Parts: sequence; C-alpha cells; structure tokens
Amino acid sequence: MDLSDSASQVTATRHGPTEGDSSTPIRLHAADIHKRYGKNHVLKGVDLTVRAGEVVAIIGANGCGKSTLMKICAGLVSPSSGVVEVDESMAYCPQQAGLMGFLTADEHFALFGAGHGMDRSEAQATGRQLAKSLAWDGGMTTQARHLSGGTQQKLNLILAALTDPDILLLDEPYQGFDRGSYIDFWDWVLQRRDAGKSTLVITHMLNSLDRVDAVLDLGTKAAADS
Ligand SMILES: Nc1ncnc2c1ncn2[C@@H]1O[C@H](COP(=O)(O)OP(=O)(O)OP(=O)(O)O)[C@@H](O)[C@H]1O
Repeated sequence: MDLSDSASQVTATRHGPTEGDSSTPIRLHAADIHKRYGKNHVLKGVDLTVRAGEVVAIIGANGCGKSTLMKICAGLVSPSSGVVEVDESMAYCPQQAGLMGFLTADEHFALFGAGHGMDRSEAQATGRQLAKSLAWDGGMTTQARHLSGGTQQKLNLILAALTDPDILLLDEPYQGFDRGSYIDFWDWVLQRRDAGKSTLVITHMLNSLDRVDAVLDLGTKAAADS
C-alpha cells in the first residue's frame, strides 16, 4: 500500500529517490489506524508506509495526533483499530527526554547499551561518535542534569540511535538545537538514508521537507475533532 492511499483526514505526498520504487522493502507499515481517547477521535484511518532507506516526515497542527501515531508505531500505545507491521529493528526517541539526571552521558551509553547486549566500551565509543556527528564534543562525564537543554536532547537522540536501528522514530528530536546542530542532525539523517536505514520524524520545521522522501500531513486538530 502506498501513502497515497491515505484516508481523507490526512494528506500524503511521496517524492525523492524512492518515488514509485515499490521493490524497496517495506520496514514499517501502518494500515487504517484509528485512535479514540473517549469522544476524541484523534486518528481516523491513517495509513503509513516507510521503506528501507527512506526519510518520512509526519506534520500537522498541534494536537492532530502526530505523537499518538508515532507511539502506536512504536508499540507504546494501542490503536483503537488498525494494524502496524514492523520489519527489522526499531527504536523510538520520545519528545520528552527520559534521562537520569545523576548519570553522565557515558553512564547513559553504558546502561542503554547493556540493555542491548553492548559492552561498556563499545557503547561509550558508539555514543561518543554519535555525539561528535551532532557537534557535541566533550562533557561526557557531566551529569545529565547539568547539561544544557539542547545537549540533553542530543543525549536523548543518541540513546535511541545507539544500536543503529533499521528504523528510527523521532518525535521532534531537535528541540533546543542551535542552527549548526540542526544542520548536523539532518546531515546525519541523510547519512542514515544513504546506509539504507529508515527514519520517521515528526517535525514542525516545514523548511526541512525538501530533504525527506515522503510527507504524511495529519492536518488540523479541527479535522481530528470533526
Ligand atoms: N493519553 C491520552 N489521553 C487522552 N487524550 C490524549 C492522550 N494522549 C493524547 N491525547 C489527545 O490526543 C490528541 C493528539 O495528541 P498528540 O500528542 O498525538 O498530538 P500532536 O499532533 O503530537 O501534538 P503536538 O504537535 O502539540 O505535539 C490531543 O487532543 C491530546 O489531548
């Protein structure tokens, strides 16, 4: 199923290098997703396909259901109806950083890496390498609570990316990033794409959309409420 099959609540456009290439393997597929919170029918028949090596953006007004859809894709929230299928490894970077204030970045890398079978030195080397690619060099032994807001967000992002997942779900991942870090972030996402990795990103930065392969516009909150 292609994004162009999406229901009326959403607008989907697909462009870029994978346009029309249905031979590219599908990494994530969500079909006819509905989500109701009581009387609030947030998602109404949303379809989403992310293929290998694609960057797909979810856009739309505050409250239209972007984070809800991403949490459903991540398996953290159950849809009222609909199906999500995921092929290959996936990681999720939440909008709010879930850091432990008294642990350093290195300790976060070791802890999260251990959860995925990485030894301490491998996890710390990988974390530090990712930090460099986001223009964060130094401060790896500073407690997270003493890092700046933008740097905490980088740590949040790096923890999701630590195991180099095939599909990365990013919920507004660059809040607090300075301009250079923002540019580095997109360069890093495009390097992932070149390596055949897929990224699904919620963004309000519409000037970034020329860099993505497909856009899923969930529209307005009014549409979700109707
Ligand atoms: N756990 C919940 N219980 C009840 N309602 C919820 C819950 N989570 C989200 N909602 C509601 O669902 C709607 C969509 O919320 P969601 O956070 O997905 O929107 P969003 O598009 O990501 O918004 P934003 O751009 O502000 O981050 C909102 O009306 C919100 O109040």
